[in-house]
Amino acid sequence: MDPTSVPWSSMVFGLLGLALLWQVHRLLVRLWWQPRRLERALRAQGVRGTSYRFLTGDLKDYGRLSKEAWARPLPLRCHDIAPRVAPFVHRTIAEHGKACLSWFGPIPKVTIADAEIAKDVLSNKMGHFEKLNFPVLSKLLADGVANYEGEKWAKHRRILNPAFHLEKLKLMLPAFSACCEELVGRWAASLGSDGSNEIDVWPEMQSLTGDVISRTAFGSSYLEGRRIFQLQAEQQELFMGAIQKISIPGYMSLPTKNNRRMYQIKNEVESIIRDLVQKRMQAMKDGERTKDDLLGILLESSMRHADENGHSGPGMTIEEVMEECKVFYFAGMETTAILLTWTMVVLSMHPEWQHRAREEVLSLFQKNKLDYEGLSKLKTVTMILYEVLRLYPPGIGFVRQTYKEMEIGGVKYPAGVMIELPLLFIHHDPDIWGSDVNEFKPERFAEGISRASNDYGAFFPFGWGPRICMGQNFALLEAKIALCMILQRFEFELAPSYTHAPHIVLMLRPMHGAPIKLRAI
Ligand code: HEM
Repeated sequence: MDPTSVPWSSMVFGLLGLALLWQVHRLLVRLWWQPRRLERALRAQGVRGTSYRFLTGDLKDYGRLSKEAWARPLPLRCHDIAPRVAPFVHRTIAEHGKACLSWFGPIPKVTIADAEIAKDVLSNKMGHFEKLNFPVLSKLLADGVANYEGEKWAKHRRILNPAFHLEKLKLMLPAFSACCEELVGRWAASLGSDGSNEIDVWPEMQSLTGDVISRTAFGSSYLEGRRIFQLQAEQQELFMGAIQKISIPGYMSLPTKNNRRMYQIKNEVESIIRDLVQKRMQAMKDGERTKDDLLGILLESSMRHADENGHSGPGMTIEEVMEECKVFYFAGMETTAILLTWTMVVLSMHPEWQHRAREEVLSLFQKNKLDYEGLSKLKTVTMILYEVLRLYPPGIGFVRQTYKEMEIGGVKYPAGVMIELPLLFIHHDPDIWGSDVNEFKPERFAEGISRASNDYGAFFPFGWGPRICMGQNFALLEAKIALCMILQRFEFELAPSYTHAPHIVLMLRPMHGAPIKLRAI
């Protein structure tokens, strides 16, 4: 044996050994030393909560409690939904108080169920509380303004703003109305000889909001828009299924049937949108007037931005416009469908409010006719929508993370802490809303949002601060039009098969759908 080869091989093994030790060291830091260090720092400041358990943290308890709670439906007319929807957070707050620590695997999560502090976190303009980034979600479903941070986010938000301006939304009224007309027309045609029918309104509302986005985003290219809606809806369902298995390392890159379908959908959606955007850009270059739809307004605003900022601030690229179009579907479809579904469920549970809402609609509009002036006078309907958004907010909370030390509510949060703002619990807090917190009482909003509780601004279903929902006017207009048309034509009550089981798949869905019995009036 050549004696010089011995030191070489020892060196290689030595280096490999060192690399291995380095990896083990890094893992231990991430999974053991860092969680312990952060836990000590938080506990030293009086934050109470669960203790860190290696690797999984509280994930097992979270899964077990959710499974138990989701197995039991709630009694009809019970609006005390937080313990069923989010049993782990409910237990942690009950045991450790309104600012409490738990563990998302090795990551410390502080839940802050205090409206003032929550709004301080959401108001932070410097981006010190970042949104969580889910790379797979942004790759497959939508990236764009809802996911970006910093300058890039600010630019997109400026360009998108004009598209959601109330004056522009007014111009989209015929598009909103056409979709709602189609829905109530379909329902009317389905009624039996006794003038009634049972319909699961949950998929119906998903289809309605998908239709509305397709028509308002792409105007006359509405059919392509509808195809995008179907694909995005399928993508969302596949994604929700896959997310349950995300703890399996590399699961999203495995060539499973579901994963292959998701990438196929992503490519098809992008190719349809690219085509639509390119055609519209060409038409604009040829001097055609911009359509009054979201895509047209967005492209016009992007060009204006480029003109005003020259080389220092070009408008959006085609890829970026495409992402924003996907955001319209992702952010605007399910949220508003959930609002409309819970509104129909709750109005079925409380026929006295259904009656009051219908009286108001009939007094403001001629039979089956709507106009913008009348919509802006709807007081009872608005109060009802707010109360539904309070009790059943489509997004039940916000999550942010610190990337550097931040002091908030007297606590210094080190970098690397998740901050959860549990909107659902703030909306159901008797200290804020009173002992009747779990009752459906739209009259609490009779003098506006700020007078509805003893804490000005404890109601924020659309978020707060710089990242507040861009589409809130859009969503409320859509919900009002749909509700008015339904109330004008039908009376409704819960079907005997209805089970009251609100639960979470990213958002607050009805677990077993929402079968409702309609009767023509
Ligand atoms: C009832 C219906 C809706 C609810 C409850 C809702 C709720 C929210 C909330 C809570 C946020 C902030 C999320 C955070 O800060 O982490 C948000 C953001 C957003 N929403 Fe909505 N939304 C609704 C409808 C819509 C519609 C119809 C659209 C558009 C068509 C839309 C577009 C957006 C966008 C683009 C953002 C991101 C804004 C940013 O990050 O700057 N939303 N929404």
